[in-house]
Amino acid sequence: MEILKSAVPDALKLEISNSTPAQLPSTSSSLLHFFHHSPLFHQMIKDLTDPSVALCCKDRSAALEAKLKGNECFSKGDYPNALLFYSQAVRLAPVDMDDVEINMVALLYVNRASTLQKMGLLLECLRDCSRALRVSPRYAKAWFRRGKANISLGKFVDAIRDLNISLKVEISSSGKRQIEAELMIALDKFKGMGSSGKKINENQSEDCDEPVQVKLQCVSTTTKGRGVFCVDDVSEASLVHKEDPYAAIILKKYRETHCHFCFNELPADVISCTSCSIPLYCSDRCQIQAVGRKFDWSFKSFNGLEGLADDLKNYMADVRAGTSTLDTVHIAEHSHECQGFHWPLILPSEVVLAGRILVKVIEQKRRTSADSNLIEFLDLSHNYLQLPPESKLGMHIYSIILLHCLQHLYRTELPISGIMVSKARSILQKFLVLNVEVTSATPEVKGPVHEPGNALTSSLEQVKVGQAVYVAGSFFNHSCQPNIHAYFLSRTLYVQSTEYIIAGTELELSYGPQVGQWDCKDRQRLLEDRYSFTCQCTGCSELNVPDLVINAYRCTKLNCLGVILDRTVAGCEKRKLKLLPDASTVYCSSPHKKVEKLNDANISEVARHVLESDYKLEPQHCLVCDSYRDLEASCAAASQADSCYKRLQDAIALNEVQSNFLLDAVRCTDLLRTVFHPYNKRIAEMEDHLAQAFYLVGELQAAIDHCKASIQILEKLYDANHIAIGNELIKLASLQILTGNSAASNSISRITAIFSRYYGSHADDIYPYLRLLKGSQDADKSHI
Ligand SMILES: C[S@@+](CC[C@H](N)C(=O)[O-])C[C@H]1O[C@@H](n2cnc3c(N)ncnc32)[C@H](O)[C@@H]1O
Repeated sequence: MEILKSAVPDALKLEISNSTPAQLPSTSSSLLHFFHHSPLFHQMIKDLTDPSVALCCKDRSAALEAKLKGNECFSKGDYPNALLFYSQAVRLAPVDMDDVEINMVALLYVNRASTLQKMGLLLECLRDCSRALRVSPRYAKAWFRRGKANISLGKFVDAIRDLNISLKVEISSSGKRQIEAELMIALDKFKGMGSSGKKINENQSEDCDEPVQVKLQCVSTTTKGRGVFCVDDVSEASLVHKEDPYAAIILKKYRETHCHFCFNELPADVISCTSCSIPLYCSDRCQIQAVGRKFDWSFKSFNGLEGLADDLKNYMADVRAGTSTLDTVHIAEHSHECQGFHWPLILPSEVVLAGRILVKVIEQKRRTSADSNLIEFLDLSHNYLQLPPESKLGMHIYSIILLHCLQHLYRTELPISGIMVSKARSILQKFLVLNVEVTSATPEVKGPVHEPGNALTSSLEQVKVGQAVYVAGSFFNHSCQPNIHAYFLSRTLYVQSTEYIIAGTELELSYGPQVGQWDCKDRQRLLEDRYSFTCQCTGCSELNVPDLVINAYRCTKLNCLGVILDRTVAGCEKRKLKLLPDASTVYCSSPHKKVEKLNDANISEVARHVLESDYKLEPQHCLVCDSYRDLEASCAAASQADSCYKRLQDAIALNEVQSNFLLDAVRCTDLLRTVFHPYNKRIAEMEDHLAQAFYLVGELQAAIDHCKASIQILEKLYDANHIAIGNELIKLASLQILTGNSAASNSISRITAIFSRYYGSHADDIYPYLRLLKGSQDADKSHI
């Protein structure tokens, strides 16, 4: 990419850097014309699309080598490594590869099934046997292994069927004897215990969500383009929207640990792409949705199975079909990327994602023969002018590469012209704005709630596993004071209301940090850098307490709660005041709200002048009593406290907190209190760290006190039911449980309410730690 970039003539680079949305087709045409005469460009496209130079194709000899290593480990009883090698071999073996007359993939699945059985992973073993049978339905060993797994699972009826089929297809007499012996065991157990008759679901559990009942509409706003509004009142904690992505992609970091389709963690019986050796999937269903069916699994005939009862034939068909049939017509997500250099390895994720969108548009058009207007629908040229010049050139180049790669598949359906390139570029740019980071559930927390490494010292944050584009979800605008919350289960987007929303109000979620988390200027900078827009939300255009106090200094007058701001923050807040006269045009739907906010008792507590004295807002002066503070001297004291704070953080990370450190840290916090406003975020952070440190040295009551002090400040920065408070309460509840403090139950009830406000009925699935907390509360109750 860098080589291609540097090959572009300077004049053309300049033209592209200065281009406006209207000039896009012409700048795209010029670059296209230049690349068409560049051998470097043609070589790059060849590398990306020519299967003969593929980096990622299946590899027979490597598969065989991995299989031998797997066998070696298995015979030594090293099952974890055997599992690793067999999985590697499955990944590398072409579907049509045979090994001594048996399909190699089927054989590897059976070998892995034996390993999984040895490891006690019976459902995984069962799934691998079924996979082997999909490839080789007459594979006696696969039926036999399946029968054994079903015996262990207590599914004797199925076990007897598996073993009967195995007996029918086995040709060697020693093999038949072994099957007969196992069949006897199954029959005996069946007679002795009967069958539960319950069918084991080898695949993932079905989705049984509450339906979304909130009516939404897309309306144009004066400041933020289109937005989503609710038609009726919405109560707090309602599911307002649910959507699967139009296209999604896993982040590079998680390629070996998470499913490339659903983003869930990979199980022990991981499967891979049937055409290339790169993507991994957690289930047959995900594999089919990503790759499609690459070979025919249907029964050709039952030749050689004469005499097999009809119910066994039906059973065979059921086992092979599994639950892998999809109920809806789907478009395979990754199938076009298996040629040449595997695209997701070479191209940036955003470009691959744009490719997936384009493929879906073309495929949908093919199926419905309707004109899809998704590209127009996604157009976001109004942000183009704000893009840095470098990004404009990069996007032009990637759009051209992408279209040429896709043209190998779609030929005339994808004509390449300046206009087409500019549309592809608009999709690429859209991602800068729409990229929704998909999160996967936090790892299961094991052990009692109070164990180190749980709530107090480890993060309960979810991890970002992928990026996705949601068509309807893309219309939600941003607010630093959001009224809805978006979360993900697997790759499905859920949007939940976090407060009561009056009919006709815009539903806004937060793309980045919120009021209370970061100050106004940092929030705005992040949104500008990452999403190229200047935030116009209420948090950035109206005075609010958190923005006034988050970085504020303390008034020098005893007992005065007024804030003292530095020049930068004061400048930011002044800009908000300048917006005031226009407020009624910006928020015309609720002008009364503005008046209410200005009379807010909390604001007058910290900044009375702003409200009462012609919006006076002087830096270095208390906004309530006008007392002066020398901020240079205050900053020096604060930076002294900072180094102490840093040492404490390091000691916590290494779990090497010493008492003298702690004493220093407490002194520093006291010093900070004399400099900063009592609601300043830094004091809350310091209190939180002190809580962790006291916990680590076993002084639990002190830990509780500091945790509470931190929560008290956070309650000034956020509303009392904000998720940030929920996270702190989890720490407090853990400490309270540990000390047998009965207040734990109150904390847990509050946590439950807060988390269900944000995550609805999915809270416990996303944060398994909550289940542990509630469990300990129930255990306490039963004790009483
Ligand atoms: C995901 S889109 C939301 C839908 C968009 N308004 C539209 O008409 O397509 C994000 C874009 O909406 C606009 N936007 C969203 N939130 C905004 C905010 N708080 N202030 C200003 N513009 C905003 C920006 O142009 C941003 O790039």
